[in-house]
Amino acid sequence: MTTAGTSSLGLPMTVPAEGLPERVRIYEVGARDGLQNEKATVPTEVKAEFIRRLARTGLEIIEATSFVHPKWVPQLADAEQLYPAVADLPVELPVLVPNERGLDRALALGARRVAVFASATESFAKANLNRTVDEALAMFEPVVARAKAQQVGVRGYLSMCFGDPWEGPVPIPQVVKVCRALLDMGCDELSLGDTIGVATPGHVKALLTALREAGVPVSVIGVHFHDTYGQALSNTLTALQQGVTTVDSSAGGLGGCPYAKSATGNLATEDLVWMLQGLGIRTGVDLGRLVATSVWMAAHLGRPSPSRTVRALSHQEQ
Ligand SMILES: CC(C)(COP(=O)([O-])OP(=O)([O-])OC[C@H]1O[C@@H](n2cnc3c(N)ncnc32)[C@H](O)[C@@H]1OP(=O)([O-])[O-])[C@@H](O)C(=O)NCCC(=O)NCCSC(=O)C[C@@](C)(O)CC(=O)[O-]
Repeated sequence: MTTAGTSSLGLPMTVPAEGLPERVRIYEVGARDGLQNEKATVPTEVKAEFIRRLARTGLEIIEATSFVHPKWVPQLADAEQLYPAVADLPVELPVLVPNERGLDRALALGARRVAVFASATESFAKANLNRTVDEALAMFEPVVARAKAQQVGVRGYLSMCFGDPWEGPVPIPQVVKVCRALLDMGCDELSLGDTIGVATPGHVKALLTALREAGVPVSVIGVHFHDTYGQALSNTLTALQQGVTTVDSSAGGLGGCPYAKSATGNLATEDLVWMLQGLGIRTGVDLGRLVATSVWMAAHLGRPSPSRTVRALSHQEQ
C-alpha cells in the first residue's frame, strides 16, 4: 500500500486499497441508540453537553433523540428539552419518529431530518412498535409523505436484518421486501440493523448482493452493526468492500435496544475511526477528541467504555 502522510496520532496513513471508498460518512448514534438503553436517567444537560462535544470532534451527523412515546422509552422523554438545546450546532441532528404524533413533535422544534424504524420480523415489530410489519409500514407512510413535502430528509431504519432473538436467522428475501417498501414510500436512505449483533461477513455480503440484485442502489444503504460477537468491524469492512459508504456507530460503544433481548452495544465510533484511519479512509473525525468525549461520558455513566480503542488510547494518555 502507498503511504499518504501520518494521522493525528502519528500512525502511518495509507491510500485506500482498491475497492474501498476514499471517505466514509459516519452516522453517530450514541446520544440516541446509546443512551436510550441506560438504566439511570441521564440529565438533559449532560446529554446536550455530550452532543456538543461530539460535534467538536468533526462528526457531521449526530442522531440526537427520539420523539417516541415517553412510556416506551423513558430515557428519551426529554426530547422537547434536549433538541432545542443543541439545535444551533453546525451538524445534522436527525431524530427518530415512529408516527405522525412523533413527526408533529419533531417538526414543531424545527427538525430537518427524521428517521422511521421498521422491522424485518413480526416479533420485533410487535415488541418495538406494537404493530405487525405491515401495520408499521402503514403508520410510516404518512410520516414519510409529510416529511418529504416539507423537504425534510427521511431515513428508514430496518431492524433484525440478520437474526432475531425470537425467530432466529432472518431470511434474506424477507429483509429485501421491507427495504423495498421503505424506499418505495420515499425514504432517502436505509440503515440495515444487526440489532442483536449476530451478523457475520458472509451474511453481510449475501444481503448486500441480494439488495443490489433487487435494484437497491448501494449509495442509499447504511449499515448498523452491534458488537455482540465481536464481528462489527469485520462486517463493516465487508460492507465497505461491497460499496457501502455510510456506517452507523456509537461513541464509546454505548448502546442496545430496550425492546430486543440480547442487544448489546453498537460498533464503537472510536474502533471504526481507528480502522478507517489505518485504511487511509477519510472521516473528518479527530480521534483524540472523540476518545476524550467518550471517557467524559463514561465517567457520567459510572462505568468504563467497552471500546477497545477508547481503553487503549486513554491508558496511553495516563
Ligand atoms: C409507536 C408507539 C408510539 C406505538 O405505541 P402504542 O401504545 O400502540 O400507541 P398508540 O398509537 O396506540 O397511542 C397510544 C397513546 O400514545 C400516544 N402517542 C403515540 N405516539 C406518540 C409519540 N410519538 N409521542 C408521544 N405520544 C405518543 C398517543 O397519543 C396515545 O395517547 P392517548 O390518546 O392514549 O393519551 C410505541 O410503540 C413507541 O413509541 N415505540 C418506540 C419504541 C422505540 O423507540 N424503540 C427503540 C428505537 S428502535 C431501535 O433502537 C433499533 C435501531 C433503530 O437502533 C436499529 C437497530 O439496531 O436495529
